[in-house]
Amino acid sequence: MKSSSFVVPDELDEVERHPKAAKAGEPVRMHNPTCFGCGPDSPQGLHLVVHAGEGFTVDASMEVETRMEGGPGVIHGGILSTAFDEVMGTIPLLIGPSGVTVHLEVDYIRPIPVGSTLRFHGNLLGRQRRKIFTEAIAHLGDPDKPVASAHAIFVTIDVRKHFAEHVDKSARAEEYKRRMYP
Ligand SMILES: CCCCCCCC/C=C\CCCCCCCC(=O)SCCNC(=O)CCNC(=O)[C@H](O)C(C)(C)COP(=O)(O)OP(=O)(O)OC[C@H]1O[C@@H](n2cnc3c(N)ncnc32)[C@H](O)[C@@H]1OP(=O)(O)O
Repeated sequence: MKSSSFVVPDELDEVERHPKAAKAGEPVRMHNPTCFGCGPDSPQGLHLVVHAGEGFTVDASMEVETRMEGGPGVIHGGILSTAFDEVMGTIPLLIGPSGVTVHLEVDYIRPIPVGSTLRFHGNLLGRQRRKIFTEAIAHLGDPDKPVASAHAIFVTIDVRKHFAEHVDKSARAEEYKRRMYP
């Protein structure tokens, strides 16, 4: 899809699907039950379930609820970008390492009405060192007529180091401190 500024480098590393990654049709493992994007225990969250597809792809769908309204009768652009972040954020898990978003861009193509079912399809564009380049589209039933598209870069992290300073503020601080920093 057309993007205003996103460039994938020519020199990319080889990638392989991780042997323990979700298989096609399976949900990608949840990373945090209180995550705003996918956590079932996030009270206001999007509760997205992302499924692995063939190759390095993922799929998800989301009911566009009244609480997500931005302009009258249509989804808020920030909610859509959150959903894209979550969907594309699962792609690094297909090749192994956890990654955090360093860059996210969204092209809004058509207004997306409240009450619709939005479908997402995400795809790996490549990996270069710690950077993982991804893209996704959102559509209302016909993947050939996307209503939005997105591109993102995730950078792989050492999960324990990355969250060490912040884990105290988690809704599940005690559990994470026990599991991650025994
Ligand atoms: C037991 C359970 C535990 C659970 C834990 C789960 C973990 C998650 C797992 C699964 C997720 C599933 C779905 C989630 C979806 C949502 C994800 C989000 O919303 S994440 C929140 C927002 N993002 C941040 O808060 C990052 C903030 N940024 C940083 O912390 C740093 O920038 C960091 C650590 C990512 C990188 O910093 P450096 O110091 O380690 O490394 P440097 O050298 O700066 O960057 C590495 C490479 O990346 C490039 N880079 C960095 N920023 C870039 C940018 N904005 N654009 C392009 N390239 C960039 C650099 O040029 C460098 O590239 P070269 O290898 O040298 O080529």
